[in-house]
Amino acid sequence: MIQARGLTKRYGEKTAVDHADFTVEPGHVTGFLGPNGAGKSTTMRMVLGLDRPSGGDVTVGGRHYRDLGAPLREVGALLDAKAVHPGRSAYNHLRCLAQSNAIPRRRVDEVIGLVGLESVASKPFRGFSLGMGQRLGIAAALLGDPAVLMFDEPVNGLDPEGILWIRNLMKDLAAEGRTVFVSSHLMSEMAVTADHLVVIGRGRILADTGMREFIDDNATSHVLVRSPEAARLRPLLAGRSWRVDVEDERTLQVHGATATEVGDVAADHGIRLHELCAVQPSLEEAFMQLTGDSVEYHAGALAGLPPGLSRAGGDGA
Ligand SMILES: Nc1ncnc2c1ncn2[C@@H]1O[C@H](COP(=O)(O)OP(=O)(O)OP(=O)(O)O)[C@@H](O)[C@H]1O
Repeated sequence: MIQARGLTKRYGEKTAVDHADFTVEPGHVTGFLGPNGAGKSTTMRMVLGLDRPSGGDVTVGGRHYRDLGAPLREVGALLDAKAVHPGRSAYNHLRCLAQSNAIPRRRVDEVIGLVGLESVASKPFRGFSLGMGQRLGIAAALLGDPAVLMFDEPVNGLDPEGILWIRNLMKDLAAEGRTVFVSSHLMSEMAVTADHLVVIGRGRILADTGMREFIDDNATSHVLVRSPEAARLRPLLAGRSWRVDVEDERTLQVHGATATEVGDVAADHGIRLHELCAVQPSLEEAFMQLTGDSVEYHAGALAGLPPGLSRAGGDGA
């Protein structure tokens, strides 16, 4: 278990992490989400004793990282997969780590096999692709067979097969009763990997909750309706005080109504429908909704939105 209480980190004027309280429980994959610069890496670094908190406290299994005798046996982490000496082989890198934590040599072979690096284990790190580097970082995290694992952007640069492998690995580790804490910007990936979420924005914890609850609390479902007569249907729906967003000239999103209600309005007016379905909100929508005000670095313009599609709510009353 990872427990943060009042955890704070200031860099001069900048408060990177601001009185963060959260608990990462064993047996779950807990996603750590937040916009760029929100404080995720700083928080993870404080868990690992790489940054000293300016205030508050964070413990792993009830103890501070600095008090762990053989840290790799208690907590394994992938923070920066590139932090390996370029001339060192994967095997030697892992062997050094194992030696300094009293981990038997056979475990090095085991983890190399586990991450699928057997064929390149004796090659120098400088020739490793991004994906191979990520796998080596994961091997290092698993080396001490720890009860707590932290991964900062583990699927960065991985191909689809690698992403699927990491997803299953994290779920398996959690199913074994381990604590798995993982940060990622890939919402679709998090949605199918994590079952609990800690969300941070501008250093503050915005949510510490189950995946389903998070989506239900922060986004609403809508009805998608496709019709060649969308222009005629639109004012009829908006007149019912439902919010209607225009996706394109044939497609409307109706908020606040059920698919049955929308279908009935269309039928009452003899309007042909080509599609009618209830759309469940995604993790991405819920995340954007919650963190919209916490985004520090915005793009200059919202390019590429279809004409008429408005997040603010189209024609609704
Ligand atoms: N060593 C440092 N000195 C000064 N400011 C720092 C330092 N490390 C981080 N920061 C600042 O603290 C804030 C949080 O950074 P952090 O890297 O923890 O965010 P993050 O959520 O991991 O971001 P990203 O998703 O972009 O990786 C940022 O504003 C960053 O510029």
